[in-house]
Amino acid sequence: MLCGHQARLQLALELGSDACDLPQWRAEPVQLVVLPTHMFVSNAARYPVLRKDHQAEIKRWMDHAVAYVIRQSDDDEGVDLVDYVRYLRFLAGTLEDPSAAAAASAEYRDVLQAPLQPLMDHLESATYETFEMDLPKYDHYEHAMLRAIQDAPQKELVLMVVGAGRGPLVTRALRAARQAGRSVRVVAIEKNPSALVELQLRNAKDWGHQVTLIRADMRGWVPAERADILVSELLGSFGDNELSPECLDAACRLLLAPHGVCIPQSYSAYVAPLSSTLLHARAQAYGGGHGLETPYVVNIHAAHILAEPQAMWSFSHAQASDQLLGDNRHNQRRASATFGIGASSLVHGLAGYFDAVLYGNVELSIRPDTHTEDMHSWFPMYFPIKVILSHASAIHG
Ligand SMILES: C[S@@+](CC[C@H](N)C(=O)[O-])C[C@H]1O[C@@H](n2cnc3c(N)ncnc32)[C@H](O)[C@@H]1O
Repeated sequence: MLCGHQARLQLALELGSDACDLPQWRAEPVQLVVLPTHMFVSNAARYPVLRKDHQAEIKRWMDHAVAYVIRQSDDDEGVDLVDYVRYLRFLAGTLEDPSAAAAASAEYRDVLQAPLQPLMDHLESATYETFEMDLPKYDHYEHAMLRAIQDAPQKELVLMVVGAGRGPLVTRALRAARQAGRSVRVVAIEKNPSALVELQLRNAKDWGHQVTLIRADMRGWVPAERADILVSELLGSFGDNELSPECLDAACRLLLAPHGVCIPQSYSAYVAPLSSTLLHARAQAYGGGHGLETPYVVNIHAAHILAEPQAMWSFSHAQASDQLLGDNRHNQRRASATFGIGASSLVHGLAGYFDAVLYGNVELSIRPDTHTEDMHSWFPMYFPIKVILSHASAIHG
């Protein structure tokens, strides 16, 4: 604080015998963790080892890019420090391998990214490729589509994928239809010309020309026949910060039959106060002086989430499509929440999350407490605040 959160200032943290769980320090730019030899106890073979709670804390630090210093305590003159180093190496060897999703996301830890703008920009092939690696997400979509197809009373169904990209949801829609043993006509709508070329290739190669491909803006195309099931993946990290709900509203109005089902059916946004000197300093350095006035998509790591996330607002696409208003006023939202946090915590902004009901009880979530296992398409959002709050006992989000 005194140094104005200088990005070049880094910390050495010396642990004491009492130190057990120090999440607030993982929100600080700690580079060195100092372990005095008196923290160690001797095992049966008289080698230095750590208590279970200290082991757990050191393992937590091992998931952060810090170096270790073993400091010889006054009473430990003459001990062989190599034994301590060997023990730390042994501890590092007992760490569990990260899941495939965590390993894939590791390089994005604490990297601030501007949210995608898939309406204004045409996404690149590499971006679609990254989306397509998230198999758990598409598994959930397939499950939701299967349930919706099974529940639909019509003999023949029209299923539209809006914003189809290079077609992962189309593949899953065809699989769900096959699995349900139902006759489903699949229509894919995409505005990006390069993605459409990929869709054409896949239609010829993998889908046996079964799919009707439409190059159009979903907000303006009027179909001859409306969809019984409308499927999209237009959510941002905070739910409504990319294409939903506006693009989807228009698609529901124009493309969905009055009895039709929209997947996702609804989604909600959540926030939690966060402490992170690193993220705040990075945001400040971003965007020519206005870096603290914009949200970022971040794989948040060097941060301390100070309270449970609380719900802010929801959007639902479950109502009959012709009841939707023609303008955007119905999408305005305001919310307020009170968080009780420790008096000594610094608040550097809010972490944002979302969850979504795809269909029935098939849901997706990036909330830390309910996160869909191994899904890595969406990192949380970081909303920096200009003035860091200190000595706060409660804040309003
Ligand atoms: C987040 S990507 C999802 C792509 C694909 N469903 C997937 O899972 O890989 C959203 C897609 O919607 C398309 N899109 C955005 N706005 C659109 C609009 N108004 N009409 C049609 N497509 C749109 C984008 O070009 C992009 O391909």
